[in-house]
Amino acid sequence: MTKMKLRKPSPKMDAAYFTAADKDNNGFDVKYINSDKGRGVFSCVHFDKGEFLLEYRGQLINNRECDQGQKLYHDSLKVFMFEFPFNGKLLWNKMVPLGDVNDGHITPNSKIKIISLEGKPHLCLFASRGIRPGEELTYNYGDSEFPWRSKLQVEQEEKEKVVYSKITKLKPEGTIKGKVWQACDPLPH
Ligand SMILES: C[S@@+](CC[C@H](N)C(=O)[O-])C[C@H]1O[C@@H](n2cnc3c(N)ncnc32)[C@H](O)[C@@H]1O
Repeated sequence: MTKMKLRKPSPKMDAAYFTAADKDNNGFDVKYINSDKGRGVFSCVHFDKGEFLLEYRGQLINNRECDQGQKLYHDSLKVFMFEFPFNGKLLWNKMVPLGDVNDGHITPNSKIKIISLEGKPHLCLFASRGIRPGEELTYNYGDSEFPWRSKLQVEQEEKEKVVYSKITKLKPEGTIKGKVWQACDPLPH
């Protein structure tokens, strides 16, 4: 008897299934990280590049409702409103579940795409590269100057300074394995 091979649904089909069913994909965990970052969403399984991860489900609101929300909500709730263009209009999604995905502007592992189903927009997150179990999901929030980004930049520059001073202290210019080594060369293994 010949065995029928079941084809894996495409990422778009997966997105359509979960959005229509109004439920979350399996394989995620929301965890507290630290007092700076708050919570984050972590993957418990492996995801391939391109796979559907989750939908930013929520309530679609217009500009006026968003303005009202900006006046009424506490700052900690405003960050859960996501602005996006759809059919020539600017809409906002007031996110409810899994709205905890943090910004990763340097090395994000996922990307938001707007999927239109029966004329309604759905904000869906897809893997932009392979994601390992235990990895935190991140996507690029956009070009704004978010306060945590400048802090991260300073930390990165500090780390680079330490590595450079370690290299220059460890190996002064000289000959290593017959090669004349300059302070700016990478260290031989
Ligand atoms: C939509 S919420 C994400 C979930 C949030 N971490 C929480 O615990 O509710 C966006 C907020 O998370 C924090 N955040 C997001 N990405 C961050 C990052 N890379 N570093 C530090 N804080 C971040 C900022 O406070 C931001 O306003």
